[in-house]
Amino acid sequence: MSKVGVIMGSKSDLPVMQDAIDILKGFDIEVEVDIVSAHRTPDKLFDYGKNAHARGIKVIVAGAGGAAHLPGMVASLSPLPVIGVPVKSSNSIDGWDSILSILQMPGGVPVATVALNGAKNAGILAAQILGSSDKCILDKIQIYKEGLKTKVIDSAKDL
Ligand SMILES: Nc1c(C(=O)O)ncn1[C@@H]1O[C@H](COP(=O)(O)O)[C@@H](O)[C@H]1O
Repeated sequence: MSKVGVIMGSKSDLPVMQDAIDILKGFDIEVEVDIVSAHRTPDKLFDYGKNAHARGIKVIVAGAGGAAHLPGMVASLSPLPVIGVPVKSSNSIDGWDSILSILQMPGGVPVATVALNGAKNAGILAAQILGSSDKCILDKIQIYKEGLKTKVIDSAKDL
């Protein structure tokens, strides 16, 4: 079964990253969650980046705040697509430090960066990547999108 790896630089990122975990589980996608820090656990980062694909992980969602090197470093080590979530951590410069660290990757090492604290969209994007080769997941995404549409149409009924 296809898995998504959700990693974050610190447990303090979990309240934000939980949105990615929840939406993926809502699509019945297996999620492997871990704390990996380029700064604090560099050996673990190297091991994770080099071996995640061999464990059946197909997409990595990586969230970090501040000087957020985790998503870019894991993208440098792994052949898998990496989706970066800039996290607005408590001592951040309004989140811009994290956004720019993740967004401004050099050519050849992409990180698909979502909005600040945009873990839910990161989870949906990871599901869509899996869905491009898995009809069962694709069907669930179509149902999810139909639900979004219905909500907007219904919300306009009692204006
Ligand atoms: N940006 C990174 C990395 C990294 O990129 O390797 N490791 C931890 N951190 C970030 O530091 C912030 C504060 O962490 P603590 O709350 O543990 O002090 C978190 O948002 C984390 O993602």
